[in-house]
Amino acid sequence: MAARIIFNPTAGNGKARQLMESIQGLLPDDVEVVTTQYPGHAVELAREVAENEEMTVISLGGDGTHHEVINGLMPTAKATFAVLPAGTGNDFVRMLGYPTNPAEMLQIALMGPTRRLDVGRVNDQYFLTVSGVGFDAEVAGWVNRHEKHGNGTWVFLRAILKHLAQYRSQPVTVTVDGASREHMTFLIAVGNSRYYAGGMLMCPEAGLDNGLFHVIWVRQLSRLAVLPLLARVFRGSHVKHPAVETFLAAELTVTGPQHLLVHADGEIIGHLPATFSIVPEAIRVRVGRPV
Ligand SMILES: Nc1ncnc2c1ncn2[C@@H]1O[C@H](COP(=O)(O)OP(=O)(O)OP(=O)(O)O)[C@@H](O)[C@H]1O
Repeated sequence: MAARIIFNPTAGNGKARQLMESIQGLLPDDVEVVTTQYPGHAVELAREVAENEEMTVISLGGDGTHHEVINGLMPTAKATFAVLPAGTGNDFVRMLGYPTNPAEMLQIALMGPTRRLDVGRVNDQYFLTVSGVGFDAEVAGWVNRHEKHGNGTWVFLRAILKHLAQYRSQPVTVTVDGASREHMTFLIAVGNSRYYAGGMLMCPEAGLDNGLFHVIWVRQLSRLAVLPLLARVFRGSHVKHPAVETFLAAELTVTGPQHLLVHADGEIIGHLPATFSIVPEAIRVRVGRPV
């Protein structure tokens, strides 16, 4: 068996099923398709083949499916990872230069050139895009509990507007290289890659092969200041706002009120405290062009 496609039929409001239909007739004999039956199943399906160096494990779904697959492949990840993006957000693939045509996408996923890329770790979970604490984690929690309709950006914008009225900044401490600082905090985003929430350029200096996170620490904001700042996230110019501190780090710890949710790749993985560490060049990934 050369490749295993892990297919989440529920991803992307029908997009995953559509993509599966359009590639079904193009699959070589040595490609196996396994379908997820429940949340978390993709972790098990990836773990079964994680040690096989000859195998390409292809995640067909959205970033939540890719998150599960990567958690099944890590920590040893001898198999090669690839994606067939079919979610509402598709943020990880934005940095991999994949084509949009299904047949060309499949070609890359099966045979594209490989690059060794970093993976993020937060507590006992791995992530590909962004992990974090604060307003965005509350929004992600809500989005995951509700059905996603429409395109990714609109889904997240609706959730953001809903949470804006009730959200309060919290006292959060960040420790990097043994030095701790506390600030009233709107959110902290720890980026292994640049995009999340359906195309928001949250961590514009994140690189998938630089051994570092790009950390965005947004301090307390007035409600009126939040929407203009969020609008700037699409261009990446939020990093110049006076309430935003940014830095690069390979490791950091975040502590604060224990009820604060922690998300990774938009999936809620627990509460504070959270320890983040980069795993450099953790996994071989098939890419459409150099990352
Ligand atoms: N058979 C299944 N039934 C119900 N849920 C499933 C099943 N298989 C996987 N899941 C869950 O579906 C969730 C959503 O998947 P995914 O995030 O890939 O799609 P999406 O939400 O449409 O896309 P994106 O994350 O890019 O916005 C995952 O959290 C996963 O646990």
